[in-house]
This record gives sequence, structure tokens and C-alpha cells, in this order.
Amino acid sequence: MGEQQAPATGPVKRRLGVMGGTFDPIHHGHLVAASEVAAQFHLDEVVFVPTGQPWQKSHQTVSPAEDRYLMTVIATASNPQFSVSRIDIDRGGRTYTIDTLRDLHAEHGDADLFFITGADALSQILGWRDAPELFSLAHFIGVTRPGHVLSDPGLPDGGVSLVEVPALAISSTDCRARVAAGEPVWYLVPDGVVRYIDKRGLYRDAG
Ligand SMILES: Nc1ncnc2c1ncn2[C@@H]1O[C@H](COP(=O)(O)OP(=O)(O)OP(=O)(O)O)[C@@H](O)[C@H]1O
Ligand SMILES: O=C(O)c1ccc[n+]([C@@H]2O[C@H](COP(=O)([O-])O)[C@@H](O)[C@H]2O)c1
Repeated sequence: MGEQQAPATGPVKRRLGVMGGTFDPIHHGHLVAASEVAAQFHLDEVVFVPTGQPWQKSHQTVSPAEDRYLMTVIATASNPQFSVSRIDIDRGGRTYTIDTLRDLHAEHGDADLFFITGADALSQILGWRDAPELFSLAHFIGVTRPGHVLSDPGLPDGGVSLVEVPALAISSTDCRARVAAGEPVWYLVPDGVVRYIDKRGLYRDAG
């Protein structure tokens, strides 16, 4: 009997999750969503990418990018699978996901990208800059979010997956309002983020 040839296989591609957000502040809803998607999609790493200038939030005051970046670093530091990228902050100008994905492709070679976003954001995605090209650069994963249902049926077949994450009815808006009202945010955000918010006096005047 002749020797069997092993089937030809290419190099295994890295699977990189990308979790974009304003993270003002980052909270346990974000972290649970990233962790759940990493497990279900066998991701090697999840890169959290704090927005530079979130153009769709121009009607509201957003904390300085460096504060949002540092809170994201503090929140993710203990998980070896999580990292934080400054690309959207350092690029300057308004943040568009098309630029985020192009830059990450350039930085990470031929890794497969999985953009993780909430059901609320996913239902708006056809209005994002260069929307048709977005789906050629990454697979989009919409995570369930309490109070939000996916309403837009026009998303391309095969380009989007939906993942049910353990429901945490936490939002950054609510965290900011709690701090402004003198209420605790312990256990809604990581302990180090509670301390950072206090140290920097963030959200005390938030409406
Ligand atoms: N509790 C949650 N469960 C699942 N996904 C979430 C949750 N909170 C936020 N997300 C998703 O994380 C991404 C980044 O969110 P973002 O930084 O804007 O936080 P946010 O809580 O939605 O903030 P804000 O209340 O200021 O709008 C978005 O796609 C959002 O839908
Ligand atoms: O590219 C766009 O036009 C666009 C419009 C709205 C939101 N996004 C991205 O969606 C992610 C979640 O945004 P947000 O504001 O809900 O934190 C974040 O990475 C944003 O840059 C991107």
C-alpha cells in the first residue's frame, strides 16, 4: 500500500475580533459580549477599539479620548485574549468603521476580522460610511442587547451573524447618569474603572 498524502492545507488564519465603541465608560455589558463572541467564534484575540470622534454622538458631550482609552485598558488588562488599539484615536477626525477595518487589515496581514457590535448599532449599519464595502472586510456579529431588537432586514446574506449574550441591561448612558446622581456604579463597570472615574472626576456634571 502506497503512502497516503496529507491533504494540502494553507496556513491557519488568525481570527481577530474587533469591538468598536465609544466606551464612555466601558462596562460589563461590553466585556460579556466580547467574551461570549470570542468563545462561540473561536477567536484568537479581541481588540477593543475606542472611537476617536464618534460622529453619530456629536450632539452629546463625549469624554476625552485618552480617558476612554485608559478605562478600556484597565477593564481588559486581566484577560490575555483582550487587547486595546489606539488606531481610531490616533487617526484623528471623525471615526468611521471602514477606516478601522482597513487599518486593522494592514496591521494584521491576512487575519480574518469579526466586527462585534450591538443590535442597536447593527440596525443602523446600512447608513454607515461605505456600508457595502464593510461586509467585504469583516464578518459582522450582532450581539443581543436588552431592549433592542434587530429591525433592519436589508443586511447581506452570510455577512452577519447574531449571537445571544447573557443579558446585562447596562449602558454607558446609565452609568454616567448614576455617577452624576451620586449613585454607585460598582459591579456595573470593573473595579478599576470605578476608581478611575472617581480619580478623574468624570461624569459628575453629566445631565
Ligand atoms: N449591555 C450591552 N449588551 C450588549 N451589547 C452592548 C451593551 N452595551 C453596549 N453594547 C454594544 O457595545 C457597542 C459599543 O457601545 P457603546 O460604547 O456606545 O456603549 P453604550 O452602552 O451603548 O453607550 P451609550 O449608552 O453612551 O450609547 C455598541 O455596539 C453597543 O450596542
Ligand atoms: O462607520 C460609521 O459610519 C459608523 C457609524 C456609527 C457607529 N460606528 C461604529 O460602531 C461602533 C459602536 O459605536 P457606538 O457609538 O455605539 O459606541 C463604533 O466602533 C463606531 O465607530 C461606525
